[in-house]
Amino acid sequence: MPLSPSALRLYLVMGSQDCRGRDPAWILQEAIAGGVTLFQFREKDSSLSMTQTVSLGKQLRELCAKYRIPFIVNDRVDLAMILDADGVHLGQDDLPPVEVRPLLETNALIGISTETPEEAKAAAQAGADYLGVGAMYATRSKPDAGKPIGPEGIRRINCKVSHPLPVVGIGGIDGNNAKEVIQAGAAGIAVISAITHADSPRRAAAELREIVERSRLKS
Ligand SMILES: Cc1ncc(COP(=O)(O)OP(=O)(O)O)c(N)n1
Ligand SMILES: Cc1nc(C(=O)O)sc1CCOP(=O)(O)O
Ligand SMILES: [Mg+2]
Repeated sequence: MPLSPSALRLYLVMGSQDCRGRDPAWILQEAIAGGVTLFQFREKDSSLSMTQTVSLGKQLRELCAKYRIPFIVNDRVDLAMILDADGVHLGQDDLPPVEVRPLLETNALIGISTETPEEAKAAAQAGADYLGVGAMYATRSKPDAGKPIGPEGIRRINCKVSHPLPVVGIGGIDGNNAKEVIQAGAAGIAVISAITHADSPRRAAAELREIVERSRLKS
């Protein structure tokens, strides 16, 4: 599936560990109804067995197919293949994208986490489709996230790279700061807790999507 930058506008990242005991499939369904445009299955330090992970992944993958939103798997190329994912998201310490690309379908998406213009240039050379830039702000969802770089980190990358890839900001983004991230040049925002911890994931997603759409018009 070729990546349209509009698919990055509201990017939900989630695994069972983020759901505070609620059903991940229910959260995803509600979030899609609210306006999520892309989903990443990120099962990290969770208590699920591999069999349970595959079973949950299949459920979430089917929902994405039903509502026609891209389904990305974090870190795990094997899981991405099993789940027939639309792509993978790789960090700086994960498998190198040049090794991963030949394993996936021709049009598979590869997202790469970057913090600096140098990492962004390397990601572009490695054939990334989009960048995840963070941490924008302090986050409790990823204990090993680096020091926040703020929306300025996106501006630095977009200034110094001649043909910048579409960027999503990630890390501590919520309704209070999403606008700044879009106005810094991001194609979208990637969130965990702002949606998965909300009483109503549907309403939270709708509010974030509304902010993204309004901020794009003003940036
Ligand atoms: C969209 C997006 N951006 C960044 C990340 C972080 O990836 P990584 O640095 O590999 O950390 P983990 O998520 O694997 O803990 C991401 N997952 N998604
Ligand atoms: C998965 C992830 N990656 C980050 C990075 O900085 O690369 S921060 C992060 C966690 C985002 O969760 P929340 O929206 O709850 O802050
Ligand atoms: Mg990773």
